[in-house]
Amino acid sequence: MLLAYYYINKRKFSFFYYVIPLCHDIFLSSLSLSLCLCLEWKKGKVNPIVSSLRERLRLKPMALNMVHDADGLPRIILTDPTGSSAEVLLYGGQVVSWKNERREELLFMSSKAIWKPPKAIRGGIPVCFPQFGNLGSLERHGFARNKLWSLDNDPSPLPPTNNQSSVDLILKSTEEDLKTWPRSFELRLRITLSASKLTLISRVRNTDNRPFSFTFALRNYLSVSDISEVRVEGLETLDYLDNLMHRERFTEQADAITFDGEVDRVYLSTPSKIAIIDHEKKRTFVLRKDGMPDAVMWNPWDRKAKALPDMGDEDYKSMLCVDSASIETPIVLKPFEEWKGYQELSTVSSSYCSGQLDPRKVLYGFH
Ligand SMILES: O=P(O)(O)OC[C@H]1O[C@H](O)[C@H](O)[C@@H](O)[C@@H]1O
Repeated sequence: MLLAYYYINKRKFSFFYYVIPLCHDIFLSSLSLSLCLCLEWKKGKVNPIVSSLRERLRLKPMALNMVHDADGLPRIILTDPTGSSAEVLLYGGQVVSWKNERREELLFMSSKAIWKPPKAIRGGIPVCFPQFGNLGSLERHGFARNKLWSLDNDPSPLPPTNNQSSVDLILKSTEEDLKTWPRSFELRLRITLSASKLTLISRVRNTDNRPFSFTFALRNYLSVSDISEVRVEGLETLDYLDNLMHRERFTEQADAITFDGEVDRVYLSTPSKIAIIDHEKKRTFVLRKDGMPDAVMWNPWDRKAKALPDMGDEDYKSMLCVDSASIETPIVLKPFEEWKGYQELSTVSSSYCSGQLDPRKVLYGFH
């Protein structure tokens, strides 16, 4: 068309003779194209074209890496470009492994863990919902850790994720749950792995027509080199309920918490950051949390470990549970309300064995 105008008008190749007619032609062509599309749409023919275009343009979600254990439990493997990884079971919605970029396991897993439903798996990060411990009529720590969760295809209002280092899970109340806990709910968990960090966003939505309340905990079984070499910072001067003393309330007197026997405490209204310093490994876990004001500390020590059928006699030496929890004040949800709890676990290397780590640096962010 450009050439035709040029030849027809030869030397009069000017704005009036060339550009205006060209624009006019483009305008007419677009108008007729839109008209055609409109007519086709009326006949119901455009939708497939548009949808196939949309299909082509849409970013395809990356397939989740899901495998099946020898016991048949579906397991999702999360990977991060740094080389760190995490493994999550649909059973219990439970993280069962978290390895750093050097492939070192950071979570404890009992040498005698029972990998068969309906037993809870002793290790990783079990979800305690809708009841923590024996604070109610349900089985200890509630039923969420003994149920088969599903992949959550609609995590809104959280934006969808499109990578292999994140997964969204959901547990909805079943007829069976309603018999023991007659409240309709949706429990969601987003697990995200990034360089030396594991983030868990928990959400509970009330899908019932009346309010309900619940207690909640993410039980973090941390792997430590030797429990007697571990020190926890960030809980000093706080009040705690001692489960070994009929939930009596005490105030923490120690500068930092160290371990030489069984411990089972609920620290109340804790700061959002807690440091778990492993002297021997020269590694510090940093637990950051929001929406879960309490923190549970649990180690069964030798006598109770021996009594637990799913725990090796010596296992207590290499573990410490420090949980993000909401226990003292149960969470109350009105119909359609949603509660959200955030937890981030990360590790930093420390040189405490040489007496040089200032835990306050870890706690107050100078790292
Ligand atoms: O054996 P589990 O059901 O996993 O519970 C392990 C422990 O968790 C809590 O901290 C309870 O206070 C303890 O009484 C219980 O022994």
